Amino acid sequence: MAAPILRWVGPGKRWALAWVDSSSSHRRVSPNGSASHRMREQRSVAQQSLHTAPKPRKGGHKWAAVVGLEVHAQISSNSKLFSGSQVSFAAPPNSLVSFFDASLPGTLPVLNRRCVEAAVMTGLALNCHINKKSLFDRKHYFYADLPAGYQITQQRLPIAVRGSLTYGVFVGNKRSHMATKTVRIKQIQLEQDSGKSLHDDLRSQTLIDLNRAGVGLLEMVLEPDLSCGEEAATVVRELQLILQALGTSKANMAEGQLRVDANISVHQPGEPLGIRTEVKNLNSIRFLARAIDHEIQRQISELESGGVILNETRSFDHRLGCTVPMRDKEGKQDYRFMPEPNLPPLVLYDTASLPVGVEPQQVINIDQIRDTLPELPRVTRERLVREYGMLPEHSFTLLNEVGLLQFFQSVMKETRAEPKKVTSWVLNVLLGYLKQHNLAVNESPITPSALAGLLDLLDSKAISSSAAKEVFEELWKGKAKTAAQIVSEKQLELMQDQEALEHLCQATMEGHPQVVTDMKTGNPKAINKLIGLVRKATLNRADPAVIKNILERLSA
Ligand SMILES: Nc1ncnc2c1ncn2[C@@H]1O[C@H](COP(=O)(O)OP(=O)(O)OP(=O)(O)O)[C@@H](O)[C@H]1O
Ligand SMILES: [Mg+2]
Ligand SMILES: [Mg+2]
Repeated sequence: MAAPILRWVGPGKRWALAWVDSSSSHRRVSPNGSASHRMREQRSVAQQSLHTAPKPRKGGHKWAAVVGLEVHAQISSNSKLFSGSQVSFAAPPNSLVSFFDASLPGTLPVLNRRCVEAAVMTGLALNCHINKKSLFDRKHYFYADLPAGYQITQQRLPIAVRGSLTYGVFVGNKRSHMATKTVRIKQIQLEQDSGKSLHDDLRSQTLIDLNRAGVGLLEMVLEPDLSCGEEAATVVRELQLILQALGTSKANMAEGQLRVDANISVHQPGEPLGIRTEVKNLNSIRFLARAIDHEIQRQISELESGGVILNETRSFDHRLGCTVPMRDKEGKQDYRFMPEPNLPPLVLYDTASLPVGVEPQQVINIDQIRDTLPELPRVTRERLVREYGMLPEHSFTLLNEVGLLQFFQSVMKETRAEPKKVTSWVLNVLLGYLKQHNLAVNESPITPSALAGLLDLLDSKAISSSAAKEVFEELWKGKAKTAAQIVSEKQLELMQDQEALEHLCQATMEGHPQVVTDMKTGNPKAINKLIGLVRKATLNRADPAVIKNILERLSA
C-alpha cells in the first residue's frame, strides 16, 4: 500500500492527506446523487411494496434468512465528539478540522456533553438499559481517512444495552391489516466517525477530507431478529423517525447521517445460524432492502449449488442490483482493541445516585433526560388513530412525509371541518398534487391556513365539493388569494335562495314531463337526471341534496 502524502487541496488551500495509490480501496462511500433526488427516494419508500423473504422453491430446501443491522447515526451537535470543531455537511474540504481531528501529537480528547446526552436519550427511547459507567476503547484499522490509525469507540462497555424497537408491518395485498413486530437492540455505543476518501478518477488519486473525522456517531447494533429486506427497511425507517423526533440525529441518509451495515445469513430452520456476510455502508432505504433480498438469494443459490458462504464484507452495486465482495477485508480483521488511555470511564447518574451538593451542569442525570423525551412516532400514530378515527395506514403516511403531520395539525387547528375531511383533503388532494409536481411539503404553494379556509367554506355548505376542487386549483397557483376571495370572484357560492331554486326545479320539471313520469314510477335514474339538469342551469352552484329535496316535494 502506498504512503499518504500531504498536499494542498480545495478552494481555501487547506491541506489534505492524499493517498497516491489509485488501487487503494474505499471503505467509506461518499454520498452520491443530488439531495433532492435522494429526498424523493426516501419519501417514496413508504409507499413501495418491497420484495420480501425468498419463497422456497418447489421440491427444494426451505431456507430461513436471518438479518442483523448495525446502524450508524451522526449525532446532531454543533461540535465533534472529542474536539471543538464545528459539524456541518458540505463545508469546503478540510475546513472543519482541529489538531485533534487530524491526530497531531500531543492533542487530547475532550468529551462533548451533548453527544452523551443524545446517546442517553436515544437509548431511553429504544427501551435500553443505560449503563451508569461506560468505557472508551481504541479500535485499530488503517485507512487514509482515519489519521490516528484507530477509532475511539465503546467495545467493552457501551453506554446503552438490551433495548427493543417495535415496528408495524402491513400484511395482505390491500395493506389493510397491520402486524406488530419487535427487534431487539443489543447495544448503542458512542464512537467517532472517520474522514471521507474522495476518489479522483482523472488524476488517479484519492483525496482525503477530514471534515467528518471525529463527528459523534451512535452505533446501534440490532440483534439478528429480521428476516428480509422489507422488514429491515421498515425498521430503519422507524429508527430514522425516532431519531428525528428526538432531535438526536437528522438521520438524512442522502447526506450520510444515517448509514447501515446489513449482516445476512441463511440456514435450515432448526439448524444453527449460518455464516453471515456483511453488506457495508448502505445509504438509502431502498438499496438496503434490495441489497438484503439479493444477498439472501445469492447465499441460497451458492449453498444449493454445493458452495460455501464466506464470512466476508460486501458492498451493494445499485446499478447491477447485486452485492460484490469488498477487497479490503478478506478474512477476519483483527482490530487490536485496547482501552483508550486518554479518557476516564464515563459516569452517569440518576436522581437516586446523584451526589449531594453537585451542580446539575457537572453531571448527566438519566432521569432528567427521561423527563424530556418527546412523543415517539408509534405513539403519535396511535394518537392520530384514536383522536381522529384515522386509518392506521393514513397515520403512517402523515408521519412518513416530512412535514406533513405538522401541515395536517395546523389545518386542524384552524378549521371547523371534520378530521376525516381534513385527512382526506391533505392525503388525497394536497399530497397528490405535491407528488405530481415533485414538491416537498414545505414547498407547497398552499399554506395550511389557505386549505383551512377552503375546508371551512365546504363545511358551512357555502360551496359544493366540485367548486372546492376548482378553488383548490386556484389556490395552488399561489396568487396570494384566500379561498373566500376566489369563491366570490368566480361566483362559486352555492345558491342559497330557496325560492329561486324552487322556480328552477318547477321549470325543469315542466320542460321534461317524461322524466317526471319516470321518476314518479320509481325509476331512480330519473331523479338524478333532473338534479343534473337543475344544477347545470345554476352553473353547478346548487347543492344536489337541496335540489333533490325540492324535486321530491314538488312531485309528491
Ligand atoms: N448469523 C448471523 N446472521 C445474520 N446476522 C448476524 C448473525 N450473527 C450476528 N449477526 C449480526 O451481526 C451484527 C454484528 O455486529 P457487531 O457490531 O457486534 O460486530 P461486527 O460486525 O463484527 O463489528 P463491526 O462493528 O466492526 O462491523 C449484529 O447486527 C448481529 O445482529
Ligand atoms: Mg458494529
Ligand atoms: Mg459489522
